[in-house]
Amino acid sequence: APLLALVRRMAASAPHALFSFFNSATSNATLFNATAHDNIRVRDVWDGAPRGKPFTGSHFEAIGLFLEASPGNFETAIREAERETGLEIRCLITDAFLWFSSDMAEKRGVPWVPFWTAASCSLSSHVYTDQIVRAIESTETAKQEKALSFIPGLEMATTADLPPEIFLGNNASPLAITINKMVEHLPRSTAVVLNSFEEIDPIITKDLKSKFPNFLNVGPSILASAAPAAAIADETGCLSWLGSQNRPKSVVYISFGTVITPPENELAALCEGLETCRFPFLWSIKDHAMKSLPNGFVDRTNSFGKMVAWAPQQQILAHESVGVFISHCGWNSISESIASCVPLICRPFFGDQKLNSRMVQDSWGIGVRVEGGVFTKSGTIQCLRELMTTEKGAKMRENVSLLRKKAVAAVDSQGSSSKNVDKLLEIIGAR
Ligand SMILES: O=c1ccn([C@@H]2O[C@H](COP(=O)(O)OP(=O)(O)O[C@H]3O[C@H](CO)[C@@H](O)[C@H](O)[C@H]3O)[C@@H](O)[C@H]2O)c(=O)[nH]1
Repeated sequence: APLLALVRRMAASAPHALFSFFNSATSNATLFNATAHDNIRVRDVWDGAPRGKPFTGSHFEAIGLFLEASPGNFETAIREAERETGLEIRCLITDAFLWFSSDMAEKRGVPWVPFWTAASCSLSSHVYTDQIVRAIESTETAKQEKALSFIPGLEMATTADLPPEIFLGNNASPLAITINKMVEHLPRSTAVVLNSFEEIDPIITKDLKSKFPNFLNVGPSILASAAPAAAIADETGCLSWLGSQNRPKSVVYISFGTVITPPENELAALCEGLETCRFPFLWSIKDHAMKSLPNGFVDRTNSFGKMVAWAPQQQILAHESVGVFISHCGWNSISESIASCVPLICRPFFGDQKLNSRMVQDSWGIGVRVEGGVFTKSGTIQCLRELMTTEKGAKMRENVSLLRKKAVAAVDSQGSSSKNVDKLLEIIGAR
């Protein structure tokens, strides 16, 4: 979605250029129900799953199959697009994880522009992988936590905040291999583009600008959309439920993104915390997780809680009734929380999420991590009360409002992110 948001902005600014959006058919089907531009063509790429029967595996299995099918699936789709239009591809802007597209671009003699869908802090941690590995090797035991004091802007973080995928062991997962290949290929890019804004991490930005000739923050896409937000039907009744709440900033919104479900013991602890505090809550919870909730929880919390399998998150966060977001700290969720001035309670799981939560708490001051890193009844209660009822919570709310102001300024016509989009258009020859 953030990559498509960028393509939409570029397509609107460069109406004479043709943008082809290559993506799996399933993902395209969810993205392209809204307004398209005349100069964006939607192209389906095989996702690697066995054809002819519905795929029932996990997200990680899906990633593995997709990577096995790549780059052949992209090559086929690109050739097809070139044949149909009679035009040659002039630039490849790809998710940074698709490191093999740097070879595809090189073969065609066109620029490769990797797009990092997460924050600059996690990209920086990947760029510094070698130094991190050396720092860990210099500690007495590999398990010892080491401060990342040698990475500009990440001084408050430690190796415990990093995903294990950074370190390539003998049994490296497809995700670990992908990340490491990406790091290896990034220096061959013409520009590195991020769905973030310079002002959120000025020190990291300055450092990465010194490493990449064109390091371009162009987000946050949620505040920079070229198309007006489409009205939504509120099929699940979330917005009307929020509307029926009497007090502003009184509701706890809970979501762990598209991939994660917390383990059963943590779901139970979260439920106990919610039941004890009795703040109204709205929970986007996957169907299979509902089965793991404590007996009777739904009935006991009916009068102040609402649970749905999928929620219109952006509109929910933007609703005046929402006071706090319990999140896994995916970058899109954090951006959306900042865009709506909602402070966060963080329970990160994998990938960039721990480092993001470190920044939320210790750099940006817009939320807290749950005590000990996992949900317990007492830890959940403590965080909820702190954010909803104390001065400290009010300060986090103030901080997130200030950060939002900077984000809004960045996507303003003269802001840093807008200027970076112009620069990107020049680089790819669309201006
Ligand atoms: O009920 C729901 C649940 C989620 N969302 C949306 O789904 C997206 C979730 O994105 P994100 O918060 O980034 O979480 P993940 O889906 O888990 O994202 C993956 O990709 C991100 C980078 O793009 C990383 O930062 C994360 O760690 C990684 O898990 C957001 O736009 C939400 O608004 C909804 O609209 N409704």
